[in-house]
Amino acid sequence: MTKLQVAIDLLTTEAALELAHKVAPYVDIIELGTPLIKSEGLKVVTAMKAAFPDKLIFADMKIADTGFLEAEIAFLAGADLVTVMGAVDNATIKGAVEAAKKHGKKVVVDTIGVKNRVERAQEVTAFGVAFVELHAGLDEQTLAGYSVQTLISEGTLAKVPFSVAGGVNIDTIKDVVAAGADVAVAGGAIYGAEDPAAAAKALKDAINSVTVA
Ligand SMILES: O=C(CO)[C@H](O)[C@H](O)COP(=O)(O)O
Repeated sequence: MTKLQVAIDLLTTEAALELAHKVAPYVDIIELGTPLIKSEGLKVVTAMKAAFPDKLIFADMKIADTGFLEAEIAFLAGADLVTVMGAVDNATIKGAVEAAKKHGKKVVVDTIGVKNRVERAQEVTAFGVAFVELHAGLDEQTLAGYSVQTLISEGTLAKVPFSVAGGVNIDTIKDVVAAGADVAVAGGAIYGAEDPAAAAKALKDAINSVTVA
C-alpha cells in the first residue's frame, strides 16, 4: 500500500513537533524538510525520532557531496531515510548507500533538477537506493504550466520504486496511488491546512479508497 509522508517545511523544532503530534495517526513517514534541518540542525531529527520511535523519520538532507559522511551524521542523529540529489555524481549516491548499509538505514534519491527523471531513476535504483523521489521543488511548482501529473506519469514509465512530491493534494493523491507510487509526499497540503489533522486523515482515506477497493 502507498505510504503517506508528511513533509514538514516549518522552521522550528517546536512547530514541527506540534504538527507531527496532530498528524502522526494518519502518516507513515515524517519528513523533516531541508529548511527545517538548516534552521535547527540535526537535533530536530533526534527530537522527532525520540517523540515518534515507531514512525519512519525522513531527513531531507538533499546531499550533494560527501555522501557517506553526510548520510552517516543524519543516521546517527536518528534518521531512517535520507535524501541525496540525483543530479550529482554517482559516487555521492553510492557513498550514502554505503552509510545506509552500515547503519541498517535507507537512501532516497531526489530528482529536483534532473533533466531525464525516468532514465536517472532507473540508473540510481541499481545502486541500492530505497526509492526515487520524483520531485518538483517549491520554486518549480510556482512556474507557469507546472503540473504534478508529469511526475505521476514518469513514475508509471520508470517501473522502479518511487515517491511523488511536488504539490500533491487531495485532488491528485489518488492518481499518485493509481500510478503505483510507494510513497505519496504531502507538505503544504497538510501543514498549510487550517486543520492539518483533518487534511492528513483525508489524504490517508483517499489512499485507502484506491488501494483497498
Ligand atoms: O522537499 C520539498 C521542497 O524541496 C517539499 O518538502 C516537497 O516538495 C513536499 O512539499 P509540497 O507537498 O508542499 O510540495
